[in-house]
Amino acid sequence: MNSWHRIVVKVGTSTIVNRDGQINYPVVNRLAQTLSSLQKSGHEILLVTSGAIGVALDQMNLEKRPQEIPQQQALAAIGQGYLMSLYNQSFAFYQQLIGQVLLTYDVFDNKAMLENTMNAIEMMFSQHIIPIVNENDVIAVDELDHQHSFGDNDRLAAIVTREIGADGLIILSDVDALYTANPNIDEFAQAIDKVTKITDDIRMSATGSTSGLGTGGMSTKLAAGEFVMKNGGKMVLINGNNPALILEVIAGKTVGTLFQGE
Ligand SMILES: Nc1ncnc2c1ncn2[C@@H]1O[C@H](COP(=O)(O)OP(=O)(O)O)[C@@H](O)[C@H]1O
Ligand SMILES: N[C@@H](CCC(=O)OP(=O)(O)O)C(=O)O
Repeated sequence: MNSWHRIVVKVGTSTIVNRDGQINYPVVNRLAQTLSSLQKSGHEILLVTSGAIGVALDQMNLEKRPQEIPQQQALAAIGQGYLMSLYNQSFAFYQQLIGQVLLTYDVFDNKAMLENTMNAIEMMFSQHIIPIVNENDVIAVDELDHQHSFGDNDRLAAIVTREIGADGLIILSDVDALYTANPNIDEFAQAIDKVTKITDDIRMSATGSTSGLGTGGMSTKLAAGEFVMKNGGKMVLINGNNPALILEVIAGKTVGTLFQGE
């Protein structure tokens, strides 16, 4: 089934913030335009966004992410508000309402919290509002210490995709596709159109982030793809620099890398 009615879109720090560390305002605006037009044409859209810390680094004129967890948490607190103000401004231009949902992983292990969260998200869908999800970094240390490969927004987006019964997940990053090797390091790396199974070869091709701002690199995206496929869904990885590519994905065109079981 190639329907894309209920869609989770995940955008990485590497898309929200340029390589030189500055907030990429045009891309946030183009993303808001694309998602608003999809919502208006009857799709149900949920956006998982990274970038709270990346945005705060720019606000605070810091060149790189500090190592200390409390400093990262403070940055997340500063940046999350600003990130939402960017989205509010951009979506408002397209007359699209949004709602902020901050999650921690324990929500998925707690029946009552999960039910409350899902009720709120379903209510937003029924009111044509786009929920915007990020991990609640201020209280979720597991993500920020990078010790747990599952504690990242790629994985969070994959879990949300399953929990809300979405048709698929679209991941926006700073690469055009999954490559046979990190394309920023290996000039001979080839883009891969379709993955039906995460093999050892594919796993070995994926390394961490070299952008300096993103956290998980390709490894966490593969883990997300594997999770989505195991749950019978599909995931597409595309370049976030051109959010209009989302429309091509939904139209069934071959763009980026499709992760879908056979
Ligand atoms: N096989 C691969 N194909 C594509 N990108 C790869 C691969 N292996 C590692 N990468 C790295 O993953 C990065 C994207 O991950 P990341 O920086 O965490 O982005 P995001 O902020 O979008 O989550 C790319 O910029 C690239 O450096
Ligand atoms: N929650 C963090 C993002 C963590 C994360 O997974 O980042 P990325 O690898 O850019 O998707 C933030 O908002 O800064």
